[in-house]
Order: sequence, then C-alpha cells, then structure tokens
Amino acid sequence: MDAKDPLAAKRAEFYLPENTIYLDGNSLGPMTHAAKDRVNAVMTQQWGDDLITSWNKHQWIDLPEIVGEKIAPIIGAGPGQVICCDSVSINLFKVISAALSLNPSRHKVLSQNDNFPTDLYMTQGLENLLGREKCQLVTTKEEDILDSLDESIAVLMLTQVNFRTGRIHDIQSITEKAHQLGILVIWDLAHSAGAIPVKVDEWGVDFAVGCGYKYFNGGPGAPAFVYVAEKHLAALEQPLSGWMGHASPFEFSPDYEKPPSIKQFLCGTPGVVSMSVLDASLDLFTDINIEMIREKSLALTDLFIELVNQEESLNQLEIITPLEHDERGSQIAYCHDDAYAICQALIAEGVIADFRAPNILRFGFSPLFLRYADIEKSVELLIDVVSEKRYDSEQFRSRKAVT
Ligand SMILES: Cc1ncc(COP(=O)(O)O)c(C=O)c1O
Ligand SMILES: Nc1c(O)cccc1C(=O)C[C@H](N)C(=O)O
Repeated sequence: MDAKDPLAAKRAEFYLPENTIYLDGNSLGPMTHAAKDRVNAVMTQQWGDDLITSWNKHQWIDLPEIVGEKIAPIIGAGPGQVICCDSVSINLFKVISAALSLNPSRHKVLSQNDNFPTDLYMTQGLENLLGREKCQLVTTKEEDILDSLDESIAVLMLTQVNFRTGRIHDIQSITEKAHQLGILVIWDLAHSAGAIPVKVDEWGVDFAVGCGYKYFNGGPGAPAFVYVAEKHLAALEQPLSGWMGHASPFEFSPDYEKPPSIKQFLCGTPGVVSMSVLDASLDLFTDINIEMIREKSLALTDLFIELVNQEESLNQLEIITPLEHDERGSQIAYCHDDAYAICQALIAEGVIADFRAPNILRFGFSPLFLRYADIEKSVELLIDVVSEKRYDSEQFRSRKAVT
C-alpha cells in the first residue's frame, strides 16, 4: 500500500522524530521543514535585518489575507471570504455575534450538547454580555438536531467532525434544512480542514471557523481562520472592531469604519512569526487535492480498524467512531476503562495517541506523513500494551496537566 501511495513523498517534508509513530496530528500537526526554514528567515532576514520595513517589504501586512487565500480552496471557498487571524475561540465570538446581527428578530443559538467546549463557552460568554433576550444558547443531543430546528432559532452552530467520536455531520443537508427555516449556520471545521473535503460555497455555509495547528501543521498556537460568505459581508456587524480591521487603519481615525471585505474580521496585529509558519506549511497542499487526502485517510482508518478487530486481546476496546465512510472523520476513538493508562503506556512505546475524558482513547490519522506500515506497527504495539497489561502501573495512571 505504501508503494502505491500517491502521497508517500509528502512524508519527507516533515521532521518526524525517530522511533515515533505520531497518531495525534489531529491535535497538533508535526513540524514541517518549510516551517523551520521560514522561522529562520522571518527572524533573521525579516525581523533581524529589515526590522519594521518588513511590514511592506515582506508583506507582513498582507499575511492574514495571503494565508486566508491559501486555505480557501482547501475548504471550497472562492476568493475574498477567508482570513487568517486569532484563535478559533475568538473567531467564534465574532461569527456568533455577526450571525445574530443578521437575524435580529431571533436570539437563540442552537448547538450540540457535546460540541467542543469552547464553542459552547464562547456563546455563554456572549449570552452573559448581551443578556438572554439577545443571545440564548440552546443545546440538544446529536440525534435531535434536525428536529430541534424551528423558526425561533437564529443561529445553528455545529462542528463538522465530533472531536470525541469522529462522527461527521452532513453539512450540506443540515445547512439546507436550517436555511429553509431562516436559520444562519456556523460550522466549526477544526477537525475537518485539511483532512475532509468541504465545499463551503457550494453548500451555502454562512460562516465557518477552523484551526491552523491541526491538519495544516501551522505549529502550536498557530492562528486560526474564519470564512464568511460574501453575501453577508456588507450587512453584518462584529463587535471586535480593532484597528487592523478598519477600512483605512493607517489613517488612525477616531471612529471605526468597517471595510466591505473579509478584512473586517481582523482585530489587532497578527502574530507574524506564527502566521508565517502556517503560511509555509500550507504550501504542502499546493500540488495535491483534498480528495487524495481523504482517500488515504479512509484507507488508513480502515486498516487500523481491521487490524484491531482481528486481535482478540483488543476486544475490550469499544469503537465509538462510525464504520461508514461518509460518517467517519480522520480519527478513531475507542472506549476503555483504562484508556488513560493505555494511552500513556503507548506513548512510552513510541506511539503518540491521546486520551479524552472520561474513557476515550483517540487516534488521529494525518495522511500527509503517515505510512500504512506505521498503522501496522502501532497496532502491534497496542496489542503488546493491552495483552501484557503494560499500562497497569502507577507511572501510567497518574494524570498530567494536558491530556
Ligand atoms: C472543534 C474545536 N473547536 C475549537 C477548538 C479550539 O480552538 P482554539 O484553541 O484555537 O480557540 C478546538 C481544539 O482545540 C476544537 O477541536
Ligand atoms: N489546542 C490544544 C492545546 O492547546 C493543548 C492540547 C490539546 C489541544 C487541542 O487541540 C485539543 C483538540 N481540539 C481536541 O480535539 O481535543
């Protein structure tokens, strides 16, 4: 399978430590050589030699748009609708506010009760700020979302790939149903962008946000992105009206004036080093397409599931990720009472996976650097850890701050 893999050459673009199989690229993508080279150039030639002139000379000022335009085709967005800035959380605050501003006769924001917490927390923050008559978070179970849509809802905010289970929502049909009821939609693409084909324009998505540090390999704390459908740019209002999002920032006018473009989603000065790293890593996507990535992701996850299924000693691992391809993201999750300790023991064997409370062992599959041979090896080590109970020690059971 590795010999026939059209993405095989991409692995050489990454720095990967020896004797490590990295099944956590869905949480923090590994370093690319391009990223390291760019950091050196930004620090020495740009910041070092060219100092503040780099804002013009090295286009620092245009980076949010340059990076946004690199992300756009990967999520099916036409030009002028994606910008790179801030974190997913901050961008959620902006788009929830913006969506509410476009639907002023309603105030409910519907989400899934097991959505990634920040999506819920940011809405709760806005609810506290505006009062419940202006913004009210309503949550429902995954299976009840469609039935919970009605004309009292202003905004539907969902994450395409569930961070725990890896289950995929059908963006197109949910968006269509929401629109029929006058509801605007926000999609969190944190676990999709760079791994799953998304067509935000074609599917009529109103707003989307996503991560730079997962499948885009932008480095720890890399800036996020925000997508806003062009048709909304003129009418919406977003409250984080910082100077970088002003129509003419260098006029230094005392009054905010919004630009007609996606630049209105900028707030303050971008973190240039971090954004440059993301910009460099995104170049890995230029000569491939997302369908190739998806095909390999499904093959990797199929192989992992099949190898785990074949092994009797692993039958206490209960898969909670859907087996159907169109419902499965680029990750696999198993429940096990000792998931935390198993995860730590696996890490000690060189297989980096992660744990999500209370009992989920989660494996992420990043097709740009993983080989099929890595899947085989990682399942072999998982078998050793579980069948020999190598995880059953205090060393692996004591919890660390970041899990
Ligand atoms: C679905 C989802 N949304 C948002 C976030 C958080 O994004 P940020 O830390 O950039 O605010 C994450 C992961 O950290 C996530 O998985
Ligand atoms: N952003 C993270 C961080 O700063 C530390 C540890 C993990 C993360 C994550 O990305 C968590 C991730 N979104 C998840 O799906 O669990």
